[in-house]
Amino acid sequence: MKLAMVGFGQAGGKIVDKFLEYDQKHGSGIVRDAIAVNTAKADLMGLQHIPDNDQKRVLIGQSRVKGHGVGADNELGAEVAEEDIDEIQGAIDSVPVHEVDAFLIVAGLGGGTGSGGSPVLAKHLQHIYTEPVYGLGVLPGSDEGGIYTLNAARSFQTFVREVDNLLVFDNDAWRKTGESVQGGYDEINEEIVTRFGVLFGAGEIGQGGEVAESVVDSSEIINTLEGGGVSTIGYASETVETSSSGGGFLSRITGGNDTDDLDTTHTTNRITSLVRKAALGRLTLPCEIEGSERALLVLAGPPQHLNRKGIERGRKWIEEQTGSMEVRGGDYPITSSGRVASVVLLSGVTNVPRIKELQQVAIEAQDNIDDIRQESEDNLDDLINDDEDELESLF
Ligand SMILES: Nc1nc2c(ncn2[C@@H]2O[C@H](COP(=O)(O)OP(=O)(O)OP(=O)(O)O)[C@@H](O)[C@H]2O)c(=O)[nH]1
Repeated sequence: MKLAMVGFGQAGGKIVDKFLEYDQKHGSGIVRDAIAVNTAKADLMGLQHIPDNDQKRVLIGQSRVKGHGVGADNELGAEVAEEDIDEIQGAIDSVPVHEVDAFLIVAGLGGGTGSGGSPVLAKHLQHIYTEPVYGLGVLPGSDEGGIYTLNAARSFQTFVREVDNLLVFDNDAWRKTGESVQGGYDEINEEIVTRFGVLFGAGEIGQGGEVAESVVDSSEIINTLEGGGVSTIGYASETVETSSSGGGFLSRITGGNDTDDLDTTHTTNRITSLVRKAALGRLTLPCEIEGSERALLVLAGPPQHLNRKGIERGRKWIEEQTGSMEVRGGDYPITSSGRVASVVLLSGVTNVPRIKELQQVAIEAQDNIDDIRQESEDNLDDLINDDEDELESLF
């Protein structure tokens, strides 16, 4: 599946940069074009793979914030995006939109620029283009503080409304203790691009790729995401023997040539176990999978390690677990890979305790901010005015 990616804000830019790196490394061809938009000049300068020119790195809000970012004020982020939407559109004009299957806007929802700007851009793109517009929204860690949570809760609500589907990644679920923030983000970003890379890469097979038993087409990804709402992704992988000479691992250790059946059983069992691990393990947004509206299962890896039976069983198992009758499945053969990976996209999830918790903390933060603002206005009033109001201000 070919995407036009827009990284909005620092996190968005870094993740899109990482997608380009992934694409170059794996030759997956999913990033047809990439643009970074930011209010902070330094963040744009720190990117490595997005071409360094005004068409691909767009600095907005210069008259308002002079290239220094919006300082986690997402209302300002939204205003600036609206004011400078023509500059962003100028960059989008350089994208060969007729060659892309969809737009993907990537942003951290806890800050100001990406959090406020992404929903504005999504609305704009929906208005102009017929291609689907997806969001990849990153939720902040719960230790980042009230203002980030409040930003994320407000942006999440708006972003979901403006995109065709919001794919969510929760930093909180992926936080590792004892790591520097930067080192932690590098690893997390790696996790993000691996999951989304396998998913979107699946729909890109065909140009010089392997002939799959039941290949996943980009239309299957689009149909799974169609209908809107929120999505999450599960992933699990296992190293496999890559030798393609005759039988597989089992036939070698048993020394026989007539163990094809055993091999098939082994391959099938591995696939079903990987599907369970992916769906029941850590999701990009942890949630209850029961009640998911639609799902897509992708099995990636060397073709001799993929089989229709395993995928069919995995697909049926997801149907049982989610209660959905709209579960698609297919394979993504990658001859050179030393791993078999299972990606489960769950679309239209609604039982997400993390979002309810985020909203609760956000409401508390909002009330607290209002109280403190009111209190400090009263206190300042007390400080600058004399008790009897005998003094008069100058003008
Ligand atoms: N996964 C991931 N999350 C990040 C990364 N950098 C920041 N974040 C998250 O994204 C949120 C928003 O941060 P930024 O992207 O820096 O904010 P911004 O959109 O540039 O907005 P301002 O800096 O306020 O102008 C943070 O609260 C973090 O939760 C990153 O490299 N990877």
